[in-house]
Amino acid sequence: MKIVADSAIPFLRDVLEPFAEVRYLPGADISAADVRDADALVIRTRTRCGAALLEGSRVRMIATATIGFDHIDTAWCAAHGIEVSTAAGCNARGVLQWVGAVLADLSRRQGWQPAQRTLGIVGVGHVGSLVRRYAEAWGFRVLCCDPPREERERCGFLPLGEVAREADLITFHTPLDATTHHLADAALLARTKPRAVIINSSRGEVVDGEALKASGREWVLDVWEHEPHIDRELLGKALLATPHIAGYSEQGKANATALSVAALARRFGLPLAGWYPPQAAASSPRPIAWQELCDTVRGIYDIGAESRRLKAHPEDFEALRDGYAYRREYF
Ligand SMILES: NC(=O)C1=CN([C@@H]2O[C@H](COP(=O)(O)OP(=O)(O)OC[C@H]3O[C@@H](n4cnc5c(N)ncnc54)[C@H](O)[C@@H]3O)[C@@H](O)[C@H]2O)C=CC1
Ligand SMILES: O=C(O)C(=O)[C@H](O)COP(=O)(O)O
Repeated sequence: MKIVADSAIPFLRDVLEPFAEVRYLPGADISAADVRDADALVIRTRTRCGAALLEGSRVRMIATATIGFDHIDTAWCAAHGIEVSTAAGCNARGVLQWVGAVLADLSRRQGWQPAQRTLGIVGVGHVGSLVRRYAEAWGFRVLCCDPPREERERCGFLPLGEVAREADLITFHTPLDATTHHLADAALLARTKPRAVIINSSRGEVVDGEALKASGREWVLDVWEHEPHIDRELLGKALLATPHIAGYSEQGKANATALSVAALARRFGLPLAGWYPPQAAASSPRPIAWQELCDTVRGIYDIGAESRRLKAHPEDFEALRDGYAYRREYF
Protein backbone atom coordinates (compact mmCIF):
# COMPACT_ATOMS: atom_id res chain seq x y z
CA MET A 1 0.00 0.00 0.00
CA LYS A 2 1.26 3.51 -0.86
CA ILE A 3 0.34 6.74 0.88
CA VAL A 4 1.33 10.28 -0.07
CA ALA A 5 1.22 12.65 2.91
CA ASP A 6 1.78 16.37 3.42
CA SER A 7 5.16 16.70 5.13
CA ALA A 8 3.82 19.49 7.41
CA ILE A 9 1.26 17.31 9.18
CA PRO A 10 2.62 16.96 12.72
CA PHE A 11 2.69 13.70 14.71
CA LEU A 12 2.28 11.53 11.59
CA ARG A 13 5.85 10.27 11.02
CA ASP A 14 6.32 6.54 11.69
CA VAL A 15 2.66 5.90 12.47
CA LEU A 16 1.64 4.47 9.08
CA GLU A 17 5.05 3.13 8.06
CA PRO A 18 4.52 -0.37 9.52
CA PHE A 19 1.61 -0.83 7.11
CA ALA A 20 2.42 1.28 4.06
CA GLU A 21 5.10 2.93 2.01
CA VAL A 22 4.66 6.59 2.95
CA ARG A 23 6.04 9.46 0.90
CA TYR A 24 6.07 12.92 2.51
CA LEU A 25 5.90 15.98 0.26
CA PRO A 26 5.13 19.68 0.74
CA GLY A 27 1.36 19.95 0.28
CA ALA A 28 1.43 22.62 -2.42
CA ASP A 29 3.91 20.58 -4.48
CA ILE A 30 2.03 17.26 -4.59
CA SER A 31 1.57 16.52 -8.30
CA ALA A 32 -0.38 14.10 -10.47
CA ALA A 33 2.83 12.12 -11.02
CA ASP A 34 3.34 11.85 -7.24
CA VAL A 35 -0.14 10.41 -6.60
CA ARG A 36 -0.51 8.20 -9.68
CA ASP A 37 0.30 4.95 -7.85
CA ALA A 38 -0.86 6.02 -4.37
CA ASP A 39 -3.78 4.31 -2.63
CA ALA A 40 -4.43 7.16 -0.22
CA LEU A 41 -3.54 10.79 0.40
CA VAL A 42 -3.24 12.53 3.76
CA ILE A 43 -3.38 16.24 3.05
CA ARG A 44 -4.02 19.77 4.37
CA THR A 45 -5.59 22.82 2.77
CA ARG A 46 -2.54 23.28 0.53
CA THR A 47 -3.27 20.34 -1.83
CA ARG A 48 -6.03 21.00 -4.35
CA CYS A 49 -7.72 17.68 -5.08
CA GLY A 50 -9.70 17.37 -8.28
CA ALA A 51 -9.47 15.93 -11.77
CA ALA A 52 -6.15 17.64 -12.53
CA LEU A 53 -4.46 15.85 -9.62
CA LEU A 54 -6.37 12.57 -9.48
CA GLU A 55 -7.47 11.60 -13.01
CA GLY A 56 -5.92 8.25 -13.89
CA SER A 57 -4.53 7.64 -10.39
CA ARG A 58 -5.37 4.69 -8.18
CA VAL A 59 -6.19 6.88 -5.16
CA ARG A 60 -9.16 5.45 -3.25
CA MET A 61 -9.16 7.68 -0.23
CA ILE A 62 -8.28 11.26 0.71
CA ALA A 63 -8.01 12.13 4.40
CA THR A 64 -7.69 15.86 5.00
CA ALA A 65 -6.30 16.82 8.40
CA THR A 66 -8.44 19.97 8.39
CA ILE A 67 -12.00 21.01 9.15
CA GLY A 68 -12.55 22.83 5.86
CA PHE A 69 -12.60 20.83 2.65
CA ASP A 70 -13.15 23.45 -0.04
CA HIS A 71 -9.77 22.39 -1.51
CA ILE A 72 -11.32 19.05 -2.50
CA ASP A 73 -13.68 18.58 -5.43
CA THR A 74 -15.94 16.25 -3.47
CA ALA A 75 -18.41 15.75 -6.37
CA TRP A 76 -15.58 14.60 -8.65
CA CYS A 77 -14.21 12.32 -5.95
CA ALA A 78 -17.65 10.78 -5.30
CA ALA A 79 -18.17 10.21 -9.01
CA HIS A 80 -14.80 8.44 -9.19
CA GLY A 81 -15.17 6.26 -6.10
CA ILE A 82 -12.72 8.21 -3.95
CA GLU A 83 -13.73 8.43 -0.29
CA VAL A 84 -13.06 11.76 1.38
CA SER A 85 -12.67 12.04 5.13
CA THR A 86 -12.33 15.31 7.02
CA ALA A 87 -11.23 16.14 10.55
CA ALA A 88 -14.55 17.70 11.58
CA GLY A 89 -14.26 19.93 14.63
CA CYS A 90 -10.57 19.08 15.21
CA ASN A 91 -9.28 22.58 15.85
CA ALA A 92 -12.50 24.40 16.75
CA ARG A 93 -11.13 25.24 20.22
CA GLY A 94 -8.00 26.69 18.65
CA VAL A 95 -10.19 29.03 16.58
CA LEU A 96 -12.21 29.90 19.71
CA GLN A 97 -8.98 30.97 21.40
CA TRP A 98 -8.00 33.06 18.37
CA VAL A 99 -11.42 34.80 18.55
CA GLY A 100 -10.92 35.28 22.31
CA ALA A 101 -7.51 36.88 21.69
CA VAL A 102 -9.04 39.16 19.03
CA LEU A 103 -11.87 40.29 21.32
CA ALA A 104 -9.55 40.87 24.30
CA ASP A 105 -7.14 42.87 22.12
CA LEU A 106 -9.90 45.01 20.57
CA SER A 107 -11.54 45.69 23.94
CA ARG A 108 -8.23 46.95 25.33
CA ARG A 109 -7.42 49.10 22.30
CA GLN A 110 -10.92 50.44 21.71
CA GLY A 111 -11.87 50.79 25.38
CA TRP A 112 -15.09 48.76 25.62
CA GLN A 113 -16.44 45.97 27.82
CA PRO A 114 -18.41 42.97 26.49
CA ALA A 115 -21.68 44.25 28.00
CA GLN A 116 -21.43 47.26 25.67
CA ARG A 117 -21.08 45.19 22.51
CA THR A 118 -23.27 43.00 20.29
CA LEU A 119 -21.39 40.12 18.65
CA GLY A 120 -22.84 38.61 15.46
CA ILE A 121 -21.87 35.00 14.71
CA VAL A 122 -22.38 33.81 11.14
CA GLY A 123 -22.15 30.01 10.96
CA VAL A 124 -22.95 28.26 14.23
CA GLY A 125 -21.33 24.84 13.83
CA HIS A 126 -18.35 23.43 15.75
CA VAL A 127 -16.52 26.76 15.91
CA GLY A 128 -19.46 29.17 16.01
CA SER A 129 -21.19 27.21 18.80
CA LEU A 130 -18.07 27.39 20.99
CA VAL A 131 -17.68 31.11 20.28
CA ARG A 132 -21.34 31.63 21.13
CA ARG A 133 -21.10 29.80 24.45
CA TYR A 134 -17.98 31.65 25.63
CA ALA A 135 -19.04 35.08 24.29
CA GLU A 136 -22.40 34.85 26.09
CA ALA A 137 -20.60 33.94 29.32
CA TRP A 138 -18.22 36.90 28.81
CA GLY A 139 -21.24 39.21 28.69
CA PHE A 140 -21.65 40.00 25.00
CA ARG A 141 -25.11 40.25 23.52
CA VAL A 142 -24.83 37.50 20.90
CA LEU A 143 -26.86 37.26 17.69
CA CYS A 144 -26.57 34.11 15.58
CA CYS A 145 -27.14 33.46 11.88
CA ASP A 146 -27.10 29.96 10.41
CA PRO A 147 -29.85 29.44 7.82
CA PRO A 148 -29.20 25.68 7.32
CA ARG A 149 -29.51 25.06 11.07
CA GLU A 150 -32.46 27.42 11.40
CA GLU A 151 -34.23 25.52 8.60
CA ARG A 152 -33.58 22.17 10.34
CA GLU A 153 -33.93 23.08 14.00
CA ARG A 154 -36.01 26.28 14.19
CA CYS A 155 -33.65 27.49 16.92
CA GLY A 156 -34.44 31.20 16.71
CA PHE A 157 -31.39 32.24 14.69
CA LEU A 158 -31.70 35.49 12.72
CA PRO A 159 -31.43 36.35 9.05
CA LEU A 160 -27.99 37.65 8.01
CA GLY A 161 -29.28 41.15 7.28
CA GLU A 162 -30.63 41.50 10.80
CA VAL A 163 -27.35 40.39 12.38
CA ALA A 164 -25.48 42.81 10.10
CA ARG A 165 -27.72 45.71 11.15
CA GLU A 166 -27.44 45.07 14.91
CA ALA A 167 -23.90 43.81 15.52
CA ASP A 168 -20.83 45.84 16.51
CA LEU A 169 -18.56 42.91 15.71
CA ILE A 170 -19.40 40.17 13.18
CA THR A 171 -17.39 36.95 13.14
CA PHE A 172 -17.66 34.49 10.21
CA HIS A 173 -17.51 30.71 10.75
CA THR A 174 -19.12 29.20 7.66
CA PRO A 175 -17.60 26.69 5.26
CA LEU A 176 -16.63 28.05 1.83
CA ASP A 177 -19.01 26.81 -0.85
CA ALA A 178 -21.11 28.24 -3.66
CA THR A 179 -23.60 29.71 -1.15
CA THR A 180 -21.01 31.44 1.05
CA HIS A 181 -18.61 32.80 -1.58
CA HIS A 182 -18.59 36.59 -0.94
CA LEU A 183 -21.33 36.19 1.66
CA ALA A 184 -20.04 39.48 3.03
CA ASP A 185 -20.35 41.55 -0.15
CA ALA A 186 -20.81 45.29 -0.73
CA ALA A 187 -24.58 45.07 -0.14
CA LEU A 188 -24.20 43.27 3.18
CA LEU A 189 -21.38 45.51 4.38
CA ALA A 190 -23.51 48.57 3.59
CA ARG A 191 -26.12 47.27 6.03
CA THR A 192 -23.64 47.03 8.93
CA LYS A 193 -23.08 49.76 11.51
CA PRO A 194 -20.58 52.40 10.31
CA ARG A 195 -18.12 51.36 13.06
CA ALA A 196 -18.70 47.61 12.75
CA VAL A 197 -15.67 45.29 12.86
CA ILE A 198 -15.67 42.34 10.44
CA ILE A 199 -13.77 39.32 11.76
CA ASN A 200 -12.99 36.46 9.38
CA SER A 201 -11.34 33.16 10.27
CA SER A 202 -13.41 30.95 7.95
CA ARG A 203 -12.05 31.25 4.42
CA GLY A 204 -10.83 34.39 2.65
CA GLU A 205 -13.39 34.10 -0.14
CA VAL A 206 -16.32 34.34 2.32
CA VAL A 207 -15.62 38.09 2.52
CA ASP A 208 -15.24 40.20 -0.63
CA GLY A 209 -11.91 41.93 0.01
CA GLU A 210 -12.45 44.68 -2.55
CA ALA A 211 -15.86 45.47 -1.03
CA LEU A 212 -14.35 45.43 2.45
CA LYS A 213 -11.69 47.98 1.48
CA ALA A 214 -14.37 50.25 0.01
CA SER A 215 -16.81 49.80 2.90
CA GLY A 216 -15.37 52.19 5.47
CA ARG A 217 -15.68 49.40 8.05
CA GLU A 218 -12.82 47.92 10.09
CA TRP A 219 -11.61 44.33 9.93
CA VAL A 220 -9.58 41.53 11.50
CA LEU A 221 -8.50 38.74 9.15
CA ASP A 222 -6.88 35.34 9.58
CA VAL A 223 -7.89 34.08 6.14
CA TRP A 224 -7.43 35.83 2.82
CA GLU A 225 -8.41 35.62 -0.80
CA HIS A 226 -5.53 34.31 -2.96
CA GLU A 227 -3.36 33.04 -0.07
CA PRO A 228 -0.40 33.27 0.16
CA HIS A 229 -0.45 36.29 -2.19
CA ILE A 230 -2.52 38.52 0.03
CA ASP A 231 -3.79 42.02 -0.66
CA ARG A 232 -1.31 44.49 0.87
CA GLU A 233 -3.89 47.26 1.40
CA LEU A 234 -6.25 44.85 3.16
CA LEU A 235 -3.31 43.70 5.28
CA GLY A 236 -2.02 47.18 6.05
CA LYS A 237 -5.39 48.52 7.19
CA ALA A 238 -6.43 45.45 9.21
CA LEU A 239 -6.84 46.01 12.96
CA LEU A 240 -5.23 42.58 13.35
CA ALA A 241 -3.90 40.27 10.65
CA THR A 242 -2.70 36.68 11.00
CA PRO A 243 -1.51 34.10 8.44
CA HIS A 244 -4.34 31.49 8.51
CA ILE A 245 -3.32 30.09 11.88
CA ALA A 246 -6.52 30.58 13.90
CA GLY A 247 -6.82 26.81 14.31
CA TYR A 248 -3.13 26.17 14.94
CA SER A 249 -3.28 24.77 18.46
CA GLU A 250 -1.17 21.78 19.45
CA GLN A 251 -4.28 19.82 20.43
CA GLY A 252 -6.10 20.84 17.25
CA LYS A 253 -3.23 19.48 15.16
CA ALA A 254 -3.09 16.28 17.25
CA ASN A 255 -6.84 15.80 16.82
CA ALA A 256 -6.54 16.36 13.07
CA THR A 257 -3.80 13.77 12.67
CA ALA A 258 -5.62 11.27 14.90
CA LEU A 259 -8.86 11.64 12.92
CA SER A 260 -6.99 11.15 9.62
CA VAL A 261 -5.24 8.04 10.92
CA ALA A 262 -8.56 6.69 12.23
CA ALA A 263 -10.15 7.18 8.81
CA LEU A 264 -7.31 5.31 7.07
CA ALA A 265 -7.42 2.55 9.71
CA ARG A 266 -11.12 2.03 9.11
CA ARG A 267 -10.90 2.15 5.30
CA PHE A 268 -7.85 -0.11 4.95
CA GLY A 269 -8.26 -2.31 8.03
CA LEU A 270 -5.14 -1.07 9.80
CA PRO A 271 -4.77 -1.91 13.52
CA LEU A 272 -4.66 1.77 14.52
CA ALA A 273 -8.17 2.35 15.84
CA GLY A 274 -8.06 4.72 18.81
CA TRP A 275 -4.50 5.89 18.08
CA TYR A 276 -3.69 9.38 19.40
CA PRO A 277 -0.32 11.19 19.32
CA PRO A 278 1.25 10.17 22.67
CA GLN A 279 3.44 13.28 22.78
CA ALA A 280 0.55 15.79 22.50
CA ALA A 281 -0.44 17.53 25.73
CA ALA A 282 -4.08 17.02 26.69
CA SER A 283 -6.54 19.84 26.11
CA SER A 284 -8.05 21.31 29.27
CA PRO A 285 -11.40 22.83 28.31
CA ARG A 286 -12.90 25.00 31.05
CA PRO A 287 -14.87 28.20 31.38
CA ILE A 288 -12.72 31.33 31.58
CA ALA A 289 -13.91 34.67 32.95
CA TRP A 290 -13.52 37.74 30.72
CA GLN A 291 -11.07 39.39 33.12
CA GLU A 292 -8.94 36.26 33.35
CA LEU A 293 -8.91 36.03 29.54
CA CYS A 294 -7.79 39.66 29.24
CA ASP A 295 -5.12 39.18 31.91
CA THR A 296 -3.68 35.93 30.57
CA VAL A 297 -4.20 35.63 26.83
CA ARG A 298 -1.20 37.70 25.76
CA GLY A 299 1.11 35.50 27.83
CA ILE A 300 -0.11 32.47 25.89
CA TYR A 301 -0.77 34.07 22.53
CA ASP A 302 0.32 37.60 21.70
CA ILE A 303 -1.85 38.20 18.65
CA GLY A 304 -0.67 41.81 18.39
CA ALA A 305 2.94 40.72 17.97
CA GLU A 306 1.91 38.09 15.44
CA SER A 307 -0.03 40.70 13.47
CA ARG A 308 2.94 43.08 13.44
CA ARG A 309 5.18 40.27 12.12
CA LEU A 310 2.85 39.50 9.22
CA LYS A 311 2.44 43.19 8.38
CA ALA A 312 6.22 43.63 8.33
CA HIS A 313 6.81 40.52 6.21
CA PRO A 314 3.74 39.57 4.16
CA GLU A 315 6.01 37.70 1.75
CA ASP A 316 6.62 35.24 4.61
CA PHE A 317 2.92 34.27 4.83
CA GLU A 318 3.54 30.59 4.13
CA ALA A 319 6.81 30.44 6.06
CA LEU A 320 5.09 31.89 9.15
CA ARG A 321 2.54 29.07 8.94
CA ASP A 322 5.10 26.35 8.30
CA GLY A 323 7.31 27.44 11.20
CA TYR A 324 4.42 28.10 13.60
CA ALA A 325 4.84 27.22 17.27
CA TYR A 326 1.46 25.59 17.84
CA ARG A 327 -0.38 27.29 20.69
CA ARG A 328 -1.42 25.52 23.87
CA GLU A 329 -5.19 25.23 24.35
CA TYR A 330 -5.69 26.55 27.87
CA PHE A 331 -9.47 26.91 28.01
N1 LIG B 1 -8.72 29.81 10.07
C1 LIG B 1 -8.54 28.57 10.48
O1 LIG B 1 -7.45 28.18 10.90
C2 LIG B 1 -9.67 27.61 10.43
C3 LIG B 1 -10.74 27.84 9.61
N2 LIG B 1 -11.81 26.97 9.60
C4 LIG B 1 -12.94 27.28 8.72
O2 LIG B 1 -14.08 27.46 9.55
C5 LIG B 1 -15.19 26.81 8.93
C6 LIG B 1 -16.22 26.45 9.97
O3 LIG B 1 -15.74 25.43 10.81
P1 LIG B 1 -16.73 24.56 11.70
O4 LIG B 1 -17.52 25.42 12.60
O5 LIG B 1 -15.95 23.48 12.30
O6 LIG B 1 -17.69 23.98 10.58
P2 LIG B 1 -19.12 23.33 10.79
O7 LIG B 1 -19.42 22.60 9.53
O8 LIG B 1 -19.19 22.61 12.08
O9 LIG B 1 -20.09 24.60 10.91
C7 LIG B 1 -20.35 25.46 9.84
C8 LIG B 1 -21.72 26.06 10.07
O10 LIG B 1 -21.95 27.04 9.05
C9 LIG B 1 -23.31 26.95 8.70
N3 LIG B 1 -23.57 27.58 7.40
C10 LIG B 1 -23.48 27.03 6.18
N4 LIG B 1 -23.85 27.94 5.25
C11 LIG B 1 -24.15 29.09 5.92
C12 LIG B 1 -24.56 30.38 5.52
N5 LIG B 1 -24.75 30.70 4.24
N6 LIG B 1 -24.76 31.32 6.48
C13 LIG B 1 -24.58 31.04 7.78
N7 LIG B 1 -24.21 29.80 8.22
C14 LIG B 1 -23.98 28.86 7.29
C15 LIG B 1 -23.61 25.46 8.72
O11 LIG B 1 -25.00 25.21 8.81
C16 LIG B 1 -22.85 25.01 9.95
O12 LIG B 1 -23.64 25.03 11.12
C17 LIG B 1 -14.56 25.61 8.20
O13 LIG B 1 -15.35 25.18 7.12
C18 LIG B 1 -13.23 26.15 7.75
O14 LIG B 1 -13.33 26.65 6.45
C19 LIG B 1 -11.83 25.87 10.41
C20 LIG B 1 -10.79 25.60 11.24
C21 LIG B 1 -9.60 26.43 11.30
O1 LIG C 1 -8.93 23.13 9.59
C1 LIG C 1 -9.07 24.00 8.71
O2 LIG C 1 -10.06 24.05 7.96
C2 LIG C 1 -8.03 25.04 8.53
O3 LIG C 1 -8.21 26.04 7.90
C3 LIG C 1 -6.74 24.75 9.18
O4 LIG C 1 -6.59 25.09 10.47
C4 LIG C 1 -5.58 25.23 8.35
O5 LIG C 1 -5.04 24.05 8.03
P1 LIG C 1 -3.68 23.74 7.29
O6 LIG C 1 -4.04 23.39 5.92
O7 LIG C 1 -2.78 24.87 7.37
O8 LIG C 1 -3.17 22.57 8.06
